Amino acid sequence: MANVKCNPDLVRERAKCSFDVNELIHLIDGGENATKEKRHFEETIFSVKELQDAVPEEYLSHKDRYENAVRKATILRDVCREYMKKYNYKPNRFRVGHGVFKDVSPFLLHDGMFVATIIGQGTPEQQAEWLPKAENMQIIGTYAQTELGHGSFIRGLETRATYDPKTEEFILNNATLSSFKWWPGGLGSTVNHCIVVAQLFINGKSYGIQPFIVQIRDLNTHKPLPGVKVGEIGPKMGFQTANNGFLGFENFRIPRMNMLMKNAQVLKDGTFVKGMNEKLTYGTMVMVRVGIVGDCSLNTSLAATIAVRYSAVRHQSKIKAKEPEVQILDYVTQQHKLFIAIASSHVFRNVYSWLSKSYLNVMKDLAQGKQDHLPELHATACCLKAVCSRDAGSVVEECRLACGGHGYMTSSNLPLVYGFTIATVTYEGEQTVLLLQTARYLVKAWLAALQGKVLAPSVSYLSDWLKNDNVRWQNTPEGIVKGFQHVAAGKVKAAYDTIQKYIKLGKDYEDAWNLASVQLMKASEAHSRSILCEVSWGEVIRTSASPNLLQVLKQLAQLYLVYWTLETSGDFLVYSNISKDDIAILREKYEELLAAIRPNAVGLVDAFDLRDEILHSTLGSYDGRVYERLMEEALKSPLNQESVNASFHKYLKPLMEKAKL
Ligand SMILES: CC/C=C\C/C=C\C/C=C\C/C=C\C/C=C\C/C=C\CCC(=O)SCCNC(=O)CCNC(=O)[C@H](O)C(C)(C)COP(=O)(O)OP(=O)(O)OC[C@H]1O[C@@H](n2cnc3c(N)ncnc32)[C@H](O)[C@@H]1OP(=O)(O)O
Ligand SMILES: Cc1cc2nc3c(=O)[nH]c(=O)nc-3n(C[C@H](O)[C@H](O)[C@H](O)COP(=O)(O)OP(=O)(O)OC[C@H]3O[C@@H](n4cnc5c(N)ncnc54)[C@H](O)[C@@H]3O)c2cc1C
Repeated sequence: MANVKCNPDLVRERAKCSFDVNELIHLIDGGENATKEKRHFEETIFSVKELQDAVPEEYLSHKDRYENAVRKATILRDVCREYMKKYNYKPNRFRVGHGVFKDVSPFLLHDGMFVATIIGQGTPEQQAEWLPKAENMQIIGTYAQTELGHGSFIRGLETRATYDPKTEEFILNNATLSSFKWWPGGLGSTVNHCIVVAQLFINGKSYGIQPFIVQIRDLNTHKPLPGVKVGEIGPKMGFQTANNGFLGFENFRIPRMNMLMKNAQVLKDGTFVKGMNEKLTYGTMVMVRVGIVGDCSLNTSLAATIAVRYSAVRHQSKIKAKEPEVQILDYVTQQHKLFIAIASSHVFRNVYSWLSKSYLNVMKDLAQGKQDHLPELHATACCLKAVCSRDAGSVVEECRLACGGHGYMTSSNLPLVYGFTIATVTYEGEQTVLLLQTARYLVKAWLAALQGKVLAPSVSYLSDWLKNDNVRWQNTPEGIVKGFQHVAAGKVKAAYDTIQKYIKLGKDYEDAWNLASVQLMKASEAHSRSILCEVSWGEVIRTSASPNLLQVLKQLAQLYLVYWTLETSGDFLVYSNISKDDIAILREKYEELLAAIRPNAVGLVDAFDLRDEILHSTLGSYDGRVYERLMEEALKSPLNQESVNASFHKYLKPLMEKAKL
């Protein structure tokens, strides 16, 4: 990238960077070698001609766009397979996926959830049967759980799997319209297999929801098998190339061994054997929620790179009347909009790394029959997924708005990035629903703290606060982290007290819960924010980096702490010992941090190391040729391929002629 002829503003910005951009790239990637490998892989992918689009995707019809995505997905699969064989390297398909598809791959659910569910829910024999076929794409699958009538409340799913001991088969049925599966990615026209989550019935008795692996299309003709009704759900806000679909069964039989039985089992005679914990059936969702936190980091870095580079190139208006128009990045309001995006990406990355370690530890425990830390993992993954996805959505939209009119252009890529980022707020557990799951855990933890019990590490601050809620406020990063814990503890207590108040007024627990649920949701958000602050600050101070880089990383981490303290200063005034004077000091600190980060802004987004092919943006490319690219892309419009469009002769001319009469 270094030899590209760049916009002079970007050249100047890069020259004033105070840290070594390569050092940060290596830190993000996990070492110099990892960067080399990543770059070599990306270079290989983006030099494949067939993966490059001659015409921008947006001009294609819905059908052509899908077909083009499938074409590219198969080529990408082949290239990756060869690459992995040759270099023994496991690539990050999500990163290059943004480059290849702009949106998402029709194989997203195959990679993200189908294979993962076979691994997580299948017995060793079932894995041996399906895993090799799924991994080498002999079969293509998705995760079909959500129905027209139920997505959040999965105990309410209606798809039935009724066991027939005579034939040792399950009979799948979707008797009502609301029971039809609706949403699974790739289901529309791509996959031939599904993990179907259905209510198990044996001898008329319900045994809750279980996962089944089901072939739905013929492997040669791709026609739906008899008894299967399947199709695509149509255009959406984003995810256009994900090929989301619907599915229903009519007396469709599958062998007994197609129920994934790592947890619960159905024996030949129809005996149901309970698993260690019925919630382990929800395991794939926990894994993906963890992954989404990492995805939020990537999505935020895409938007930040585009908006910061554009803001360095774009000049508009003046700060001082007699001086030239300034780079819009010099407006402190612009820095306020953008630097939190850079900081958030780092926070999400650090927290993802922490959360995925907890996830792997809990998986190891479960393999040994220990499930003590499962509730804590579930509660933490739920609230972090909810808060990070919503923050990422807001940050991406703020970046788009920060690019003014040009941010509204599809060619900026910001609308697309927003489309797939905001989807993470809903899929894999709608945000409020997940926050309320965490609230259940917090309320229990609060009760345990009141009883003087030892709490799990992520909530031990509740006991600390009970012992001493009167700690003096300190305007240091550690003091702010403590402040976030105080806010969270105060909100958990208030929500808990509200439930108790309603119960005393004669409400039963469920109604009292519903009445207190806004407070419960906010308590859960505050808990999540305190984890984000504590973990990210902890990770940064433990980072080994050169003094110059460490200084910048600390500035970003502090910016995140101060930004969110100021954004939620009302809560701090209510639940911590912060004073108005402390808030004034933090405001000043915030302005200092924006000024300190300003000279490094371009270097910081360069360090996300996102190639132009991944950014896909007229506004965000490395060379900053913004206006040239906007014009080049506009000229690709089919309307610009003819000097006069047929509609002139057909409609406009007759209209004008009629007007003359
Ligand atoms: C190491 C690296 C890790 C990962 C990285 C790898 C890969 C991922 C990478 C990137 C991700 C990016 C892309 C992902 C790819 C694809 C995604 C694309 C599309 C999305 C697909 C989908 O949306 S699939 C459908 C998702 N659906 C949902 O999420 C449904 C949400 N609803 C629920 O989960 C449940 O209904 C519920 C949890 C809200 C409620 O369940 P239920 O009614 O049964 O429970 P209760 O509320 O009654 O609670 C009872 C107790 O059970 C506990 N509980 C609940 N769930 C769990 C769980 N999962 N684990 C443990 N415990 C659980 C709950 O806490 C209650 O406990 P109590 O003690 O309070 O009783
Ligand atoms: C782009 C995309 C891709 C998807 N891919 C897949 C897929 O591959 N496979 C799959 O199975 N599913 C998929 N889904 C479905 C997704 O998982 C669900 O849409 C999601 O879990 C939310 O469920 P819902 O649509 O039923 O929302 P609802 O639950 O109907 O939510 C509507 C409103 O009700 C509120 N609400 C619901 N329950 C409660 C409660 N208990 N307390 C308080 N408020 C509540 C919510 O907060 C929300 O405000 C996808 C969805 C999207 C958008």
